[in-house]
Amino acid sequence: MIVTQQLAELVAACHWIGAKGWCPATGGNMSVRLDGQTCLISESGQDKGCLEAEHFLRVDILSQRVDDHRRPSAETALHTLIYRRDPLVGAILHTHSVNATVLSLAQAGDSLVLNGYEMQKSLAGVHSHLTPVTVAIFDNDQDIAALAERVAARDKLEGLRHGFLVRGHGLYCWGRDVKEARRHLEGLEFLFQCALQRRLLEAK
Ligand SMILES: CSCCC(=O)C(=O)COP(=O)(O)O
Ligand SMILES: [Zn+2]
Repeated sequence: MIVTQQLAELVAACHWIGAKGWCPATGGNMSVRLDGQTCLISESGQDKGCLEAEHFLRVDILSQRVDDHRRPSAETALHTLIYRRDPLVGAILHTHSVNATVLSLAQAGDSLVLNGYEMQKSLAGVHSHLTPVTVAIFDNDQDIAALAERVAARDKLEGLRHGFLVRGHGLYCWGRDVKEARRHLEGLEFLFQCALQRRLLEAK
């Protein structure tokens, strides 16, 4: 029953993301954990703003095996990595917003630091606008397995929290359930917009 409810919430989140314009064309992918071994991941190539429950495929978290003639997301390896590294992650949202795409290109180096914003408190475990939030940035790669290896290596060193950016590509974020993943997505998107607007003002 809980799984059915989580899937219904994920479908609703996909429609909300679509309405926000954060998954244009066929961009983005979304998933929800079923148990310790399996998750449901969106079918590759679909318009993610129009997904329904039947567009999610059951994937083995360890082997990435799928019992279906359809293809799960081309970025499945990133979802399964995130589920493997933290058993408390219950849902993952990957989006292609303009702000995440532009900011990840404009920001030099491998991190974006957000500080001084009350909305940092939309992220689990952050209780003050003075607690800096560091969002890791990874260079994009068409080899998703290679990208997943870089993400795993950095996670081992620093511990990734809430989400990360892929340069010129988009945002991955997660939560213990769909509701929390959605809150993290909305909070991070708000913070990205603030960071970008500030840069534009300061450039004048
Ligand atoms: C124009 S979308 C390019 C692929 C991508 O980055 C993405 O998020 C969607 O891929 P999927 O296989 O999950 O549809
Ligand atoms: Zn993508």
